[in-house]
Amino acid sequence: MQIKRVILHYMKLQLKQPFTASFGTVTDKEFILVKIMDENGVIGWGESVAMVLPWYSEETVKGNWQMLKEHLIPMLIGTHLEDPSDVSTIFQKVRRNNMAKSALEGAVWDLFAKRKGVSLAQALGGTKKEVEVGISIGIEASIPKLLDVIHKNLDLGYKRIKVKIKPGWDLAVMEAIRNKFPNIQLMADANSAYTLAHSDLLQELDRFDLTMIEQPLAHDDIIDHSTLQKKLKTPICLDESIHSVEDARKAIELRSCKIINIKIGRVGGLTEAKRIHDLCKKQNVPVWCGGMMESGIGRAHNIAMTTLDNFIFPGDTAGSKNYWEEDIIDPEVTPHNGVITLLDKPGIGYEPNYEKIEKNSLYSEVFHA
Ligand SMILES: O=C(O)CCC(=O)c1ccccc1C(=O)O
Ligand SMILES: [Mg+2]
Repeated sequence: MQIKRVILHYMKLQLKQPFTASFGTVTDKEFILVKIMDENGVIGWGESVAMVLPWYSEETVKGNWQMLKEHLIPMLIGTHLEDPSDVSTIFQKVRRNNMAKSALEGAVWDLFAKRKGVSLAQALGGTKKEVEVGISIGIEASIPKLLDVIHKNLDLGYKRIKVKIKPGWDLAVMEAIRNKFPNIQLMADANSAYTLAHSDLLQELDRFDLTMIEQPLAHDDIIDHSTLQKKLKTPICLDESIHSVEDARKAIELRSCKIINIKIGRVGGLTEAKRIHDLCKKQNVPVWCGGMMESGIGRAHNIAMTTLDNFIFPGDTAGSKNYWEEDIIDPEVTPHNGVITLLDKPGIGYEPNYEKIEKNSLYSEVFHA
């Protein structure tokens, strides 16, 4: 197979409500959609999860655009591919830029599955026919407001509640949640807002029976997390620190975490995501699929990946309606009672809606072989 044509769309979708984490507030979602075509006219879709500001990782939407245009697209276009995993080999000599690589690689996986006439989940070796999902809830204006948002989402059937924490929005918040909802599956995500100096405070979180605490310490750390994990009963889950299967191997060896959040974009694509999944399975480390507030395209990739059997905890892949008035795929992603049923169709399964893509695209660029 050969990629003959690549189209990039610079997209902007308004979030239904602003989302706040320890790193800041996001009100609109800008992202790159990637559409590719092979020599037979088969089409594949991918999405970059880089953010406008480099708050979560060093990558940005415009940085990804430049990286795709100047480097990655020229390396891929016209190159003979046997298998989607060839893409990560081709991109190996480019350091990092994982979200940019993943946007293109994900489109190749979709296209490859469509050529074979199988779903992306099947192409990846996933076995589940449905996946459980939870929801990630941002920092709210007040505790009563947060409790209200949690209540609404439990009513919608989400299987697990994740709340964002930061210094000053932590113990009292978790206490209030546990008082009101003693039995829910609950976790906290700090997005690197703490240091080892907060060890005593973080130890107090053990009282709330959290499924895990996600990335409490620095975004590039696996040493201090190892020190902290020894002091905590609550399992640590690493998000920001894991960019590759090698990072995962080292974190497991150092016992820096007991759980890993796999994000396709952060690790450079589905091939590397699957490698991390497989390593963790061998080491008895459960994983789950995080989210980057993806549009329907990225959401569909997450759903397919979550069908691999070591995705043990519900993912952050909430329904389209949690984020957008209108998603850009048909049908929209709609969990029922916190469960998403896989579509039995080739590739990502969900159909990109061209009209809605055009409407929300600020500009586009076409690349030919
Ligand atoms: O709903 C989602 O897609 C997940 C939201 C979320 O938690 C998040 C959103 C943007 C950047 C990082 C994170 C995170 O998981 O840390
Ligand atoms: Mg996180």
